[in-house]
Amino acid sequence: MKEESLRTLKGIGEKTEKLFERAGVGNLNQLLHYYPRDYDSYEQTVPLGMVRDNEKNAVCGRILRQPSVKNYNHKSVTILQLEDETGKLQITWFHMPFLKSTLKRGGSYIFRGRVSMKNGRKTMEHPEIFTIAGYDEIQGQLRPIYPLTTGLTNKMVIKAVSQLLEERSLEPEYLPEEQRERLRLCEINYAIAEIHFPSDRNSLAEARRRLVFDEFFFFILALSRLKEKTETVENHFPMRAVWRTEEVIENLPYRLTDAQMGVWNELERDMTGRLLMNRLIQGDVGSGKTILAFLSMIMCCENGYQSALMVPTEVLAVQHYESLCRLLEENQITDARPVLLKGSCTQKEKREIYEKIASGETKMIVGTHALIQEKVVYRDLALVITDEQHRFGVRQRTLLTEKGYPPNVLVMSATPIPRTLAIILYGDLDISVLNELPARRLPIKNCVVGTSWRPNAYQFMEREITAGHQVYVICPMVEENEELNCENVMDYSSRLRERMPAGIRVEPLHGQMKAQKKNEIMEAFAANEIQILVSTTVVEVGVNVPNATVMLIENAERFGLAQLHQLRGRVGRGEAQSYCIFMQGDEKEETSRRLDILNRSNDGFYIAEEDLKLRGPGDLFGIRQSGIADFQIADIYQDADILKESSAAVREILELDPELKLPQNRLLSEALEHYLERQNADILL
Ligand SMILES: Nc1ncnc2c1ncn2[C@@H]1O[C@H](COP(=O)(O)OP(=O)(O)OP(=O)(O)O)[C@@H](O)[C@H]1O
Repeated sequence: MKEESLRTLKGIGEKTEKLFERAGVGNLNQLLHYYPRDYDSYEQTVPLGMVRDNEKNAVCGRILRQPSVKNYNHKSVTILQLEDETGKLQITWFHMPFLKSTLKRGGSYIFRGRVSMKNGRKTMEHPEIFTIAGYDEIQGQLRPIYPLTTGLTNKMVIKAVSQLLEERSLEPEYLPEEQRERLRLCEINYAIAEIHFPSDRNSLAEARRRLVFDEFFFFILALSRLKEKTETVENHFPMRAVWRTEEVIENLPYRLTDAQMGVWNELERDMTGRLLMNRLIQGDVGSGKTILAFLSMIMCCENGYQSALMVPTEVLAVQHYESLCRLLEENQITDARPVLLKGSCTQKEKREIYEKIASGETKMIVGTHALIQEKVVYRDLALVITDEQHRFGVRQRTLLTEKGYPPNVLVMSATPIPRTLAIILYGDLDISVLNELPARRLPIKNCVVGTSWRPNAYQFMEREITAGHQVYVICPMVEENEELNCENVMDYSSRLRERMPAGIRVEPLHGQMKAQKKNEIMEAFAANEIQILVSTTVVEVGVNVPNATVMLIENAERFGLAQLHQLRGRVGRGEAQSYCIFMQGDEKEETSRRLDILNRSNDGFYIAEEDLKLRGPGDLFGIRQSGIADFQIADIYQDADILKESSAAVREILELDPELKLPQNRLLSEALEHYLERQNADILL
């Protein structure tokens, strides 16, 4: 079943298949592991007089009058008045005029949706509709809510998954029975079925525990094998420490922090050593990791070797390439001839770059995943630098070095995790920590505010722009989505453009734009031709525009704290005072408490710890906090205990059967293969 197409399911044609593909679901196996991001419980109905504002309510009532349909701003709105003995409620839908004839006057129905005050009147917007009997059937159930992309609805996913679970035989149980029982883990097929459609909260918790265990288990299993393969590999690129790097450090407009100096010494020692370097630099946002990457590249170049810096997005590739070129120019290093290789280069450009790489003319290559395509043949590639989510596995290393020796590897991470966990998760890497921020930085000033404060925020933004600075605004969505009540980049940027004086240029940025367009916008922002960038979280990783001093995050409740911390790290990168405004779109006490953690501290480690304390182990489906590896359901902070259990279980199995050749581990070995395939085959092995 693993690779079977979604089209083998009833009701999925070419169009729907494409929608699923955009959400990363390309075959049945991926669908099976497309877990809900949350659950909805169909609660008891409440009397109309008792509906709660800003929350989802299920209400049962009689329709007073035939619904009316009106047109506002090209939107058709269907309006309905509902009543029961305790009160009345207005209900509205957009773009659903047909409801006028479906919902009959005098009929009783159940409506379920969010209630808020609109023009002084309690209004339920865009609710689901049920007959009384229909609601009876599902009341009390936990219904999955899947992560969606534009066009893909929750109903579509539910339909596809339930068909799949009903009709196909699933996975064989691969964990040895004895181990499973000892660890009190439920059976795998039960876990998969229950994670999609839980019978109740207990079985959901049980299912989740098993799947979290498995995610960690396979990750660590793959890692352990990788470790064996790379731990003692000889370094075929003998290097000397060079004076050029000392000069570059001297010429920097700032002094390296002691932490940066310490890590730089470690890197020098590694690269001049007998064994291959495999090192992780862990440093909070803005701690200055990039310069260490550049220094390492310069050291390789001076020793006559190539180095490659691989980053997750084109925007970042362009940014790094430009600052690398600047650094080389300032220091008159002319023999490096760096190139920028990105997916959006034309064929001709790519060919020229490939030639420069293959001939050894260029010594420094910056790019996205295009760097590891088979067509790229390197010449003495001695160092590869990447981020934690795109760590190199053996297969990737082989791809990189088809005609050479394996390179030194340097991994950069801004995820703050305690050392005990880091040792498990980065088992194959030596770890360096940058635990100090550059000295002249002023701590970012934060505030958590409600949406009524928005006009003040805009005034403040204007003031900062007048003083020559720039602003990021972050929205959770790209376009309007009527099911989700939150801000989107497209509408927001048009509104803001109207609101701001003519001299202030406002532009949107999001992941669905063409790479070329994204680069243009980022470049214009970096050059202060754009003053306000309204963006999704695409700016989250690594973007560096030190002149930006304000970040306004809309619907801050929709992001994990670690993610918010990463986002906030885009400001406070220069010497000017910076500010971060967390705009809370709901009025929940719990959200305020979470956001207050960010308000109090700018320290990634502290934030991760406090967040965990606040959420506690009972919170099964909080927003996932870390982007480490590709954990779909597991959260390294919250599930730290399971992580340790998985690690111990792997150790136990491998001690007895390091190659997974014993009959009791046959299914496990196969499952490991599938895991690697699912992870795109190249994350680790
Ligand atoms: N020692 C230092 N003193 C002053 N400024 C520094 C120092 N080191 C780096 N910087 C500057 O700080 C800014 C942030 O550095 P850098 O981009 O390397 O951060 P980072 O660690 O990669 O952070 P992130 O994970 O957020 O991308 C850059 O503008 C850089 O030039």
